[in-house]
Amino acid sequence: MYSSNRIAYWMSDKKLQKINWKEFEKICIKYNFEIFKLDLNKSLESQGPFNVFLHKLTDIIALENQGDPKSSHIIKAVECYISEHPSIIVIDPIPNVRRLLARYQCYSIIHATGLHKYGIFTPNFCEITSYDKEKTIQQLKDANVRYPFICKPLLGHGSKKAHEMCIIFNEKYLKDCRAPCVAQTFINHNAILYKIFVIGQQFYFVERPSLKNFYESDRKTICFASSDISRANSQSSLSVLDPEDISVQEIKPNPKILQKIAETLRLAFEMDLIGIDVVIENSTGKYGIVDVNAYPGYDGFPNLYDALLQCIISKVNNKNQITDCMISNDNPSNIVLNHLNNT
Ligand SMILES: Nc1ncnc2c1ncn2[C@@H]1O[C@H](COP(=O)(O)OP(=O)(O)OP(=O)(O)O)[C@@H](O)[C@H]1O
Ligand SMILES: O=P(O)(O)O[C@H]1[C@H](O)[C@@H](O)[C@H](OP(=O)(O)O)[C@@H](OP(=O)(O)O)[C@H]1O
Ligand SMILES: [Mg+2]
Repeated sequence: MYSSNRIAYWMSDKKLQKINWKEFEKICIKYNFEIFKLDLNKSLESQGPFNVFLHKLTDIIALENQGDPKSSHIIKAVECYISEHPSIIVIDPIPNVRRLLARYQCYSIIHATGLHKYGIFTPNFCEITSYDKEKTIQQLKDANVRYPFICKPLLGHGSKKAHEMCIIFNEKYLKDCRAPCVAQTFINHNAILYKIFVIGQQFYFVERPSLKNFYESDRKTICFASSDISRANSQSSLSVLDPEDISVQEIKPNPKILQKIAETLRLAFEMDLIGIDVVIENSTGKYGIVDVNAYPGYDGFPNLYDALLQCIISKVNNKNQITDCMISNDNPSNIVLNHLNNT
């Protein structure tokens, strides 16, 4: 049991409280898994061995990204330990989490999936790199980003700042773009958003409030914190539809399309714990992916911890099968051994 069923985890205390982690510990014990919180300030070697590492290190990765030496030291130590123990199952691999954190890269990955064949898209986007107005106009034009558009910070997790956004309605207020940032065409969707929560091969979706419809106009920039918009109990005035939009018929999501999105993005990001935010465009009925999050809140996911442990068990089993296979006849060194034995 010691080496094959030992889970190390690391999450912030805030996250652990939010998701009632004690419940998961109980389930692990029931299924004969030993589980412990890794101390990132101590030698990792002295806390091993373990065969699964489950984490939400996004805040520390974000700080590392901003040049914080302590965070950089922690992440390097974790990466070094993982590379010295390649049999550890990491949920999710740190390079893949890094890729997802960078919004521009994240949207580029979605764009490259070929999901457009199924009426699924990610709104046009580009990186705004400076406060030079002419340059910005050109960058928007090249990527076909239309007004209104949302400006999102480059880094998608890890601080309050990562969630401060604005909606820009015209060229006059381009100066409000907080460069560097990602600009993304605003998709009218009648203030309803669907959050798809993925745990390995399982997924679940919930409906949430979202931003109301907006149109190109001469109005001033609107700034908002994304955390005020799409939580289960959010009641932002930005989510209240204008009278002329109230009669727009609500389009119910097709679970098969949401499943296609969940399966495709899980493979594209090579991550098991993701949340995907989807809106249905009023004018086309197409599904727009506007955000992907690492290890989301899973608020409303039924039997969350059974699903999480099932995901871990299936990864452990897969790994064991691969290992068995490697020490079977297919392994070249064993072929040599067999050959020697037979002569
Ligand atoms: N392209 C878009 N068109 C229309 N509305 C959008 C678009 N992108 C984002 N939104 C709205 O803005 C909100 C915040 O955007 P986004 O999800 O990218 O921010 P975030 O900080 O990553 O949020 P989260 O806390 O969910 O990770 C969404 O919940 C949605 O209501
Ligand atoms: O579960 P949903 O509704 O998708 O919300 C997630 C947000 O999208 C993330 O941005 C939050 O992460 P950060 O606080 O690490 O940015 C993330 O925070 P958490 O780690 O505190 O759960 C979630 O709140
Ligand atoms: Mg996000």
